[in-house]
Amino acid sequence: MIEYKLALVGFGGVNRALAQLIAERNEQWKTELGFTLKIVGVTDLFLGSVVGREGLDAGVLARLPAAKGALAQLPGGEVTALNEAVIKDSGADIIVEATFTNPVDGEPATSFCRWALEGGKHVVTTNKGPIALHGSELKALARRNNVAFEYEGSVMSGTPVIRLARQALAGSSMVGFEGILNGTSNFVLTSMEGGLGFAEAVAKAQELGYAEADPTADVEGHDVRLKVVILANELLDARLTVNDVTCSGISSLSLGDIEKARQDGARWKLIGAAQRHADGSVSASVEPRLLSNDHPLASVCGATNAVSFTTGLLGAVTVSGPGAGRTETAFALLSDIISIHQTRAHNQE
Ligand SMILES: NC(=O)c1ccc[n+]([C@@H]2O[C@H](COP(=O)([O-])OP(=O)(O)OC[C@H]3O[C@@H](n4cnc5c(N)ncnc54)[C@H](O)[C@@H]3O)[C@@H](O)[C@H]2O)c1
Ligand SMILES: N[C@@H](CCO)C(=O)O
Repeated sequence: MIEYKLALVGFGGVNRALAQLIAERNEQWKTELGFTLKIVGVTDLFLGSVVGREGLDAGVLARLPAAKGALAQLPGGEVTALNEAVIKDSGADIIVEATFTNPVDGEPATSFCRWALEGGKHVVTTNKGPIALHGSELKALARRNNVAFEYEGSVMSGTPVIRLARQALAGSSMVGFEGILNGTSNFVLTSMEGGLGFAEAVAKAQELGYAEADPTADVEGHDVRLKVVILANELLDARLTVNDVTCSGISSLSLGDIEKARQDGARWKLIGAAQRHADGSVSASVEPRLLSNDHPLASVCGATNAVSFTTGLLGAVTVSGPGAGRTETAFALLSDIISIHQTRAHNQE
């Protein structure tokens, strides 16, 4: 039986949910997926770090109190986050990177990915910074070291979008996309339609694990801008940087604006979009748009996201599903590990 050894870098909502899934489902995965997962290291800025080469108890990790230095309670644990040692020396095959998204320079997560890839370890990540800001460098580094760099959860959480579009829509002559790509802001807009104030709705999204560490990134559109860059570069063969994407968020929308839209048979949605033009150039934007109720994206509510791809051969192809959430995003990490496993099996045929 194949067993992959994981080191978890960042142990917040998403990686803790992954530990919980491993605790509950490892036996089932043995028959269903043909592999099991063993956690050999965890490191987190707030919780400290621990290495257990023989395997750490995933259930114990999932139940760990959210207290400063809590990983030091475990045998071999430390109060400090020994990130470099855990990434390089815990004996992991796969580094599971889920630290804060830094929308400015992608650090320190980009360095964590570099250390792992240079050391011949696969990387799976839900962090948008390294891909949007340093994607081509990291992909090249992965290729040179013959390892995988997978990031399905960076766009629309556990809903399959990147791999689905890259594989199943290859050859469809994709020329653009538009979508609701941020769970927090869509949750806030839906909550405001129900009469909740902006600040209360943001606080609820934080409580539910949807929001970024700094929710300004969600409501001002910066998170969607990173996702637009990731999708455009991946699927439209664009070479966009964040500065190429015009960006405005939803913070200026009042309860009055939302009520007025309702009376007019419309809804405000934060839309991320990109379009390839006849001369080959790609333009992209993030902005609140007033959609009439019969628009396909108008009925997408709460933390649900949706993206509609414009293709030459099929017309519009729309994918909808969870856009945020701890377990939903942990599932994306599992899907990346399954992809690594399938590539390994394919290479051995
Ligand atoms: N929660 C979601 O719905 C969701 C969905 C898709 C993508 N993401 C992305 O996944 C990542 C993790 O999300 P989350 O909800 O678990 O966030 P979180 O804030 O709950 O957890 C992040 C953890 O990373 C740790 N951390 C931060 N900087 C670190 C560093 N330098 N070294 C070690 N640890 C560090 C923090 O202490 C924290 O415990 C983020 O990049 C987020 O943008 C989250
Ligand atoms: N904060 C992000 C997480 C998913 O990337 C959102 O709300 O969509």
